[in-house]
Amino acid sequence: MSIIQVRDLQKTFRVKTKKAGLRGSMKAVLNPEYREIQAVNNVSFNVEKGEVLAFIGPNGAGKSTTIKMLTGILYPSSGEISVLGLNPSVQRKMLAYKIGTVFGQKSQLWFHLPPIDSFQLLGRIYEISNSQLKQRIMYLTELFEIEELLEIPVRKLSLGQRIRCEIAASLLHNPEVIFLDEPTIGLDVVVKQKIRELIIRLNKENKTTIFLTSHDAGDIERICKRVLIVNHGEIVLNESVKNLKYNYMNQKIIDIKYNEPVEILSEKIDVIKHRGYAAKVKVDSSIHDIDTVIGELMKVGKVADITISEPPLEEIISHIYLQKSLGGDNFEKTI
Ligand SMILES: Nc1ncnc2c1ncn2[C@@H]1O[C@H](COP(=O)(O)OP(=O)(O)OP(=O)(O)O)[C@@H](O)[C@H]1O
Repeated sequence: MSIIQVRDLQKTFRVKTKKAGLRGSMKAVLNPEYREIQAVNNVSFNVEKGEVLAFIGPNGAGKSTTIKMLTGILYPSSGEISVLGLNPSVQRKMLAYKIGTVFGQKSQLWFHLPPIDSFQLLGRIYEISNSQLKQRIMYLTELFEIEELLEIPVRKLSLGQRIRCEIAASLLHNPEVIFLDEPTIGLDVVVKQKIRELIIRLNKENKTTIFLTSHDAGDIERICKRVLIVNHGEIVLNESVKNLKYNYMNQKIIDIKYNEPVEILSEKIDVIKHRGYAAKVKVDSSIHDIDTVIGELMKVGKVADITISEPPLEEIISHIYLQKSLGGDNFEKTI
């Protein structure tokens, strides 16, 4: 059974409009005008227990608004949400005992206190018994390798150290679902990788359901099994990461090196770059068979080296964003 169920979810914000200048300010006070922003529009999806889901989309697509409604921070304008059998807008407190949240840009740790003090305080808030809290801190300290950080005030920790402590803090009450909003933002590649490994381990060992938003395609590729893409408040794609990579992408890139300078003239070969000995070729596998193109390339000269690759996930995702924002109907086919 689905752990998260969302049906026809909508959120409309009503914002005051104000023209520039003093007259505009006066008018906004005396005779205010409003406009509506449809931040989330008819969104429906399910998340299964133990799933690792990426919820992605361009800036302003409605991701944060959706997460805020799922966690009970915002009320929906209409629609239904069930998270672990609870309605977040009316059972927010009960839900807080069962879910964890990490907002990469906001801290839930007390800035001037060391993490261990925040853990103790959070333990009280979540009504965890002393012995359970001790066990939990020991387990998470080992998992996140934060033993040496526990006594240092949070303000003195590096971003990567703080994020490890943040995620550990959000897991103290052993939540069934964790919402991670941009957990790797601003981190260097090594720390990013570490955080990704921890999230994967957490999901494997505890079967924790992971709901992740990120602008980093590496997070999605390495951590998530399924991806929901939202744009202009609507779900535009609900697909496994595997299918996203293989079904929605007809293009392959061939890098080829020859033993001598060559000329490539075949109509079947779409050359992106060619200089003397080396060429980069694009193959649309819905038009030309990859074997045929390789055969043509081999006829051109004696091959020293050849590699076939796919465009990175980042490129596929940006294509989907672009196609959808341009109103393309069959956008999947154009990738
Ligand atoms: N409190 C608010 N009042 C008015 N409009 C809002 C409010 N919060 C969000 N919006 C608007 O709703 C839309 C969706 O915003 P949201 O923050 O959910 O996007 P997002 O996908 O999380 O973007 P980002 O990736 O930039 O964080 C945007 O047009 C935003 O300006």
